[in-house]
Order: sequence, then structure tokens, then C-alpha cells
Amino acid sequence: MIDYQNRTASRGTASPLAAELSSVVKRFTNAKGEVFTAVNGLDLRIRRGEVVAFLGPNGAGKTTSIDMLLGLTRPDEGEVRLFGVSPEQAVRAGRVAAVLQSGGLLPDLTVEATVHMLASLHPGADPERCMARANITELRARRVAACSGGEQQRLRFALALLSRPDFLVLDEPTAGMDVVARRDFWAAVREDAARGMTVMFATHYMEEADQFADRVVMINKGAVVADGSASSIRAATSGRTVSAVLSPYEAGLVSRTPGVRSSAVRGERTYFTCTDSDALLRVLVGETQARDIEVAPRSLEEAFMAITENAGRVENAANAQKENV
Ligand SMILES: Nc1ncnc2c1ncn2[C@@H]1O[C@H](COP(=O)(O)OP(=O)(O)OP(=O)(O)O)[C@@H](O)[C@H]1O
Repeated sequence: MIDYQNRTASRGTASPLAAELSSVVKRFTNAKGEVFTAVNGLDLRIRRGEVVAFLGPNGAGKTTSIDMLLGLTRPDEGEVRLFGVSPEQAVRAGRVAAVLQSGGLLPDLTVEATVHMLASLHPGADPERCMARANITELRARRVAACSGGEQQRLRFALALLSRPDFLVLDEPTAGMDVVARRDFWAAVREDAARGMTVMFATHYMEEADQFADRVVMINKGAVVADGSASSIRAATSGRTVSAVLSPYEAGLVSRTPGVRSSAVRGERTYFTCTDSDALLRVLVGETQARDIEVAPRSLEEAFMAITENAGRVENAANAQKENV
């Protein structure tokens, strides 16, 4: 069994932070010479032992930020430190490892040969244990090319564990895994996290963030827009979802009730997001034939939509103000 905390202490740096991104900016230039800012002043501190979910819509800058954390690309401005040293130094020392979305595997090798070959680069690595942790022992004789996408992700996970990292960075690690594989994967990650390993993972599965992260960091357009526990983020975006079965005509009338922000039809139900669920309930019960009425707190997904939409509105308002000046 690995004792991450003692091992971390023996590796030196006393920084309580596993990762620190300070005012990080990354720009890309396209073929036409147009400059695009993918990461725009990102500030993020991750304490040792935290399990952090990194959320954001497509193109928000998650992968670019992760690439900078791993030293795969350098920021144009700002600074990235891992355990108080540069990402390159932390990676060289085997303190940080990653499961990325693609690449890094040789299709003609077997699973076992891949793990043993990489293990030879890490003194003290235990390839059999890492295969067991990633639940791929039974796949050992299979060629990588014959593994499914989810199985290849499990193989990448086993490889990431070889250096016994203090910090594991996962970019959409469960993409392509079925429900059982995802559950087993998170059980293995949580076990290592419980022993002190720091974990940061990007995901599009909100329920993974909700269930497995101590902390959720949401980014949009390359900057942090929310940071806290999943429940604190849900609470911060006040509002509830009220749903009921009612006719499209009545749903149209109800959606004009003050405080109703949006409505959507799924199956026979209409879902209203609103700031005043009591007022909406009075209208539904008193003025319509609605039945099977349900009131639910916002899901993390709804909070996420509200936060990213709101960030867009704030930015549009700021731009309009600039144009008017
Ligand atoms: N090498 C590059 N050259 C030009 N633009 C890039 C490059 N890499 C990323 N981008 C752009 O930067 C933005 C952020 O991309 P990034 O991959 O970091 O987003 P993401 O949050 O990981 O998105 P997704 O959820 O879709 O994976 C996107 O608009 C992307 O097109």
C-alpha cells in the first residue's frame, strides 16, 4: 500500500499546495494570424489531497489549462507551480501523472507489455498492482488496438499510477467507459485520494463531479466562474425546478408567471426553472389543470447552465457599455 502523505514529505517541498496557477494566460494564433485567448487570467490553487472537478462548456479552456499544468505547453503570461516547483520538474520527479483523452499508446503491444515497458522507466514501480488497480489484469494478453476506448482509458490509468504520483490529472478519464467501468474507476481513484493523492479531473459528466469531487471549479472562456463544493454551487444559483404534466396552452400561460426563467418540455412533463417556486405553485394549483407537480432543487447541471449563461450576459452587458462609451 502506498502512503502518499509520508512519501510526499520525504520528497521535500513543504508547500501545502499541489498546484498553483496565477494569472495564467494562453493565446493561440490561427492560420490567418488572428489571436485567440483560450485561457484568460486563470487563478487556481489546489491543496494537497483535494479531489477537484474541472468543468466548463466545450472550448472553455480545460484541456489547455491541463496541458499547462503538465508542462506540455507554456503560458504566455502568469505562472504555474506544482508542489512549489515548475511543472517540468514535477513531471520529471514522477510527482504528477496524467490520463489524457488520446495518444500515448502503441497499438501493436499487448496491455501487459505496455505496462511492463513503461514500468521499467520508473524504479520501484509495481506493474501488477497498477494493472489490478485499473482493473485490466484480465486484459493483459490483448493487443492495445483491440481494446475498446474505455479499456484504453483504463490502461492509461494503470500507466499513470506507475510513478506513484502525488498528483493525478485526468482529462475526461471515463469517456467511453460503461457504467460499471466508470463506477470501478472512481472507486479506485477515491481509494488513492483517501491516502492523500491529489486529483484533478475534467469531465462533462455532472454526476461524476457531484459524486466524486470535494470541490468543483467551473471555467468559462478561460477564467473561473464558480469555485466551491457541488452543494455550495447549487445553493449559490438560487432557484428551483418545478415540473408538472399540463397542456401546452397552459404551459405557455404559466411560463409568463413572474420569476419563471425558462421552460422546457421533456416527454409529457414541462420543467420550469424559477426564482419563486411558491408563486409558481400557486398558479399551477389555482389556475391550471396541472397534475403530478414536483419541486426539485437545482441539479449541478442546471447550476452550471445558469452560471455560464449568466457569465455570458455579464460579458455582453460589459461589451455594450464599452460600445456606448
Ligand atoms: N493549438 C491550438 N490552436 C488554436 N486554437 C486552439 C488550440 N488548442 C485549443 N485551441 C482553442 O482554445 C479553446 C480552448 O480549447 P480547450 O481544448 O482547452 O477547451 P476545453 O474546455 O478542453 O473544451 P472541450 O470540452 O471541448 O474538450 C478552443 O476554442 C480551442 O479551439
